[in-house]
Amino acid sequence: APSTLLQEAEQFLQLYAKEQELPKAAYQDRREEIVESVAAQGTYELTKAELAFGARVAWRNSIRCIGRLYWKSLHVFDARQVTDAETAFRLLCDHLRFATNEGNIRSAITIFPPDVEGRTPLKILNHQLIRYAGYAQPDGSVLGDPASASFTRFCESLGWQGKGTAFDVLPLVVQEAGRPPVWFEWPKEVCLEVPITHPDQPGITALGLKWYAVPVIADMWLSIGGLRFSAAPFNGWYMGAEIGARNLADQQRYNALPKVAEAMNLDTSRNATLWKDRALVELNAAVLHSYAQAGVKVVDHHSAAEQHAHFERIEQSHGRPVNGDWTWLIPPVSPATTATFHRTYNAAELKPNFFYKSAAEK
Ligand code: HEM
Ligand SMILES: N=C(Nc1cccc(CNC[C@@H]2CCCN2)c1)c1cccs1
Repeated sequence: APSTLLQEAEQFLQLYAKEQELPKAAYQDRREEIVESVAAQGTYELTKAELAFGARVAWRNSIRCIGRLYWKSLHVFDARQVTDAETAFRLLCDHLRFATNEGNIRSAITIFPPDVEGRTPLKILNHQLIRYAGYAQPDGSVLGDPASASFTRFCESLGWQGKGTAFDVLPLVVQEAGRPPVWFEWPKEVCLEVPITHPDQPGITALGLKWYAVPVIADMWLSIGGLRFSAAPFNGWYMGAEIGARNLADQQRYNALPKVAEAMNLDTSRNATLWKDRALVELNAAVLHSYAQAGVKVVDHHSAAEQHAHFERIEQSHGRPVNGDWTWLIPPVSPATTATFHRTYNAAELKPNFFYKSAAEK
């Protein structure tokens, strides 16, 4: 049965008190405070320490995430007093500057006010803060990222106009409760990008591919202690395979493999030449090479899996269950050559955590 706000609040306080070793008296006092607030106002406010702990544990509980080893080092920006679009834009520019850190990427989250009686004070409508536009063409093809085609049309309906290249960065779109959505163009200096080059295949460099440095997920909601933070964008750094094996490789994304194969003079007449596999590996090598050249932090899928194995050992040593979603923890390149492939995981969903929004909640 769904638990009440008070039940979730008490459960979270017990987790917080245990892991942060809160003295019994402090726990009792805080519990009393929460009970009175929920009784009087139907909600309560997390302390800054509870908010930060909750966001970090939400990451630790994200069973599809291979990067969880660093869950304690998440930087938490408390924007719970911010309800206007302009201030939100300014703070999100600050978040991007802090996270980018000239390539030495730092994991961070900015947490805007929680929902009140089912209403979100400030909404972010982007999937990711930085993402490329997709322009549907008359012949049915898409110039840019096909995954962004509908959001691009939405931005254009608000009056935004892109340059029309395959790598136009979309604007931030935010919406104050009860008001129309507004868009903001990101200043260039908060949008670090990486040109994709290959160390010894000039044909791949000649394709003129690129990708952005910092992935910031903006369309999931954060659950802490029964509270719902619908706007809580978070960033880490990329695992190279996300870019090289999905974003640039998927047929329904940039579909670069045939072009990479041609650049490598591969025999693409038959599957059995494994031309797609050879092109895939070289594209992923190019991504890792390019990010290293640009001094932008990225992790290869082998190292990421080893880091997750280290995370698993630490969790076990603390007597915590190691939950995971195997289908997402294995990388899309050479999965069976990485550590996560050769073990099983319990796909339990604990709270605090991050969740998808339904279509209605977007
Ligand atoms: C620090 C470096 C990080 C790396 C390398 C990393 C890596 C990944 C990768 C590769 C995925 C699968 C994404 C996909 O296949 O589309 C993922 C999923 C996820 N990560 Fe991480 N991550 C990192 C940090 C973070 C942080 C800071 C958070 C939140 C505070 C986070 C929360 C999540 C969540 C919620 C998912 C599942 C998303 C979904 O279900 O669509 N990760 N991560
Ligand atoms: N490296 C990252 N990758 C990542 C993490 C969570 C979610 C996503 C986007 N996943 C959605 C896509 C689209 C379908 C399958 N994957 C990427 C991070 C993004 C934000 C923090 S870490």
